[in-house]
Amino acid sequence: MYLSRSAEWSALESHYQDTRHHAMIELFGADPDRHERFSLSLEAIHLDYSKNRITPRTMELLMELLRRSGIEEKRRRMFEGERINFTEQRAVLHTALRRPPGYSMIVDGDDVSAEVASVLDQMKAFCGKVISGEWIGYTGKRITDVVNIGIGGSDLGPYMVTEALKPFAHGKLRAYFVSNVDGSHLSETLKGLDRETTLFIIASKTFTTQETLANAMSARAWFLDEAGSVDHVARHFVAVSTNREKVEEFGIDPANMFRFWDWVGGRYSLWSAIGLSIALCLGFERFSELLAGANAMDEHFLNAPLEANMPVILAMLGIWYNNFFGAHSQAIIPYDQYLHRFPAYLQQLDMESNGKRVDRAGQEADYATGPVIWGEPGTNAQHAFFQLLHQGTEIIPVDFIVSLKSQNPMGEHHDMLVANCFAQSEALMRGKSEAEARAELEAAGLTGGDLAKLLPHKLFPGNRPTNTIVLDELNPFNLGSLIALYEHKVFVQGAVWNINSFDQWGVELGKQLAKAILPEFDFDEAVESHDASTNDLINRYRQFRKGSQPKEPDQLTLF
Ligand SMILES: O=P(O)(O)OC[C@H]1O[C@](O)(CO)[C@@H](O)[C@@H]1O
Repeated sequence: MYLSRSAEWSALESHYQDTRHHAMIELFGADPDRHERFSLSLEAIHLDYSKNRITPRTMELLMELLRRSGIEEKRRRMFEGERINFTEQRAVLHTALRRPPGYSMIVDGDDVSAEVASVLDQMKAFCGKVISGEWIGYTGKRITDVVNIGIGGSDLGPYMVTEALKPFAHGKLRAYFVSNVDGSHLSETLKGLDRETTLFIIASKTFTTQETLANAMSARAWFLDEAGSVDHVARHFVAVSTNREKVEEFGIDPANMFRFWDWVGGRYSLWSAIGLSIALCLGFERFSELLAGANAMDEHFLNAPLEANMPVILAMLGIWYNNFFGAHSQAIIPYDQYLHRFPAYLQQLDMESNGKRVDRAGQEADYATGPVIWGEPGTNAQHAFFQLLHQGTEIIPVDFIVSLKSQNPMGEHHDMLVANCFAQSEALMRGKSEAEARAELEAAGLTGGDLAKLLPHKLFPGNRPTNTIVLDELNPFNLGSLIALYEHKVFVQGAVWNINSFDQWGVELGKQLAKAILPEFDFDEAVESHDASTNDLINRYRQFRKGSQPKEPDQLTLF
């Protein structure tokens, strides 16, 4: 039966009506076990979800909705390599990449574990050579700088992780990430680099992505500008891809190609050779710890009862707010500067996966699916948009992420950071009542009309839900677990919404139209084939280009 007409859905709707005015702070008062009941620890990760608008009955009803989706069977099908991405006829097996050696992994009847192991060996050997200085550039100098050229999943994951784990880097290589087709991104990156000591990783699952190939061509042109001979390219350009033919076509020696497989989705690919930049900057051992941390979360997700399963809990709380409170956005606020790219990474993971409007049967969903994911590190976020979280008209659930251990102890900084994190979830829950606000204003000497005018502006409704995820330390193992936690959360939500979380057809239309528009900039006559708005935008740019310098050769005509 259709999800939103199911008995489980209706039960949650009634429960929402019955409980929507419950104040969390009163629920804490009424239930001394609330915090313990609604928190969960797994190794070095602690999830406190007690500051949510839930009762034990809410969780029971959410679990009933979850069971209705056949979650256990869907999970089994994913882990066992069935082609659950049915619109692309692909298995979804990123979890296989982080299995410890010795497991067999069957895809389409073949055990792929040997292939996975052999790419890991190739990565390990390559990292060893580059880090030790055995791998040298065309003039005999060791590599000092690594530029990953990729976009989407071929950028966001490796970039986020190398930033997050900077304290664990061995320091012999500097990493850069170029993704945007805006030439400013590449130009600014190349400004500080030396061709003799720079290694480019061209990371693209398909090796057909316009932005990545344009950046790769320009980087190659920049390199050859001084290096001269194409024979030198092999020492400075390697590729990570599933598409050997295109890699060869581009001019990269297949011996310098690290492969992965179509059963690894782009946004789930940091565990594959797409993580080469991570392994280079941290060393292969640290990369292995990242994989081990993710595997620990996989094991938990597979084996823990649903009621005590971290990804499941995060997922079902998200559904509670998205589908019953009408809260269609979710903020992610890491109180950890090293996690500054984590919200951006989660945007692709979550929104490209679950931003779908039809269910598996192709029927239009009459319920909300993926929420808008956004966020910035605390405390910066507090001074930017927390006003809206506290006093805006919308309820926006927040995930706070904080580490107990600072990587840079410095006076009271970490205490202040952590105090702010804890204060925010408390403030969002408690709010400030009229009596409290009035007492404060009176204490400040306000009375009568002045006080009455200011009073409404000083109220905080409170009762705004948050999760707090506490890590002992942001290290490779724990980061691996944290990322996998969110991957499985997204999976569970997709399972309940009955959508395919593993395709991304929604990004194709814009790509198609951009390809059509690109040659039109060269038309002599005004373009009239689009709507009036698009025609005008194209013609403005055409006119501008006519009056400005000619375009660089070989760039815009490539695709
Ligand atoms: O690795 P590729 O094939 O260059 O793709 C990059 C990104 O483009 C997308 O296909 C979306 O356009 C993402 O799913 C993917 O991560």
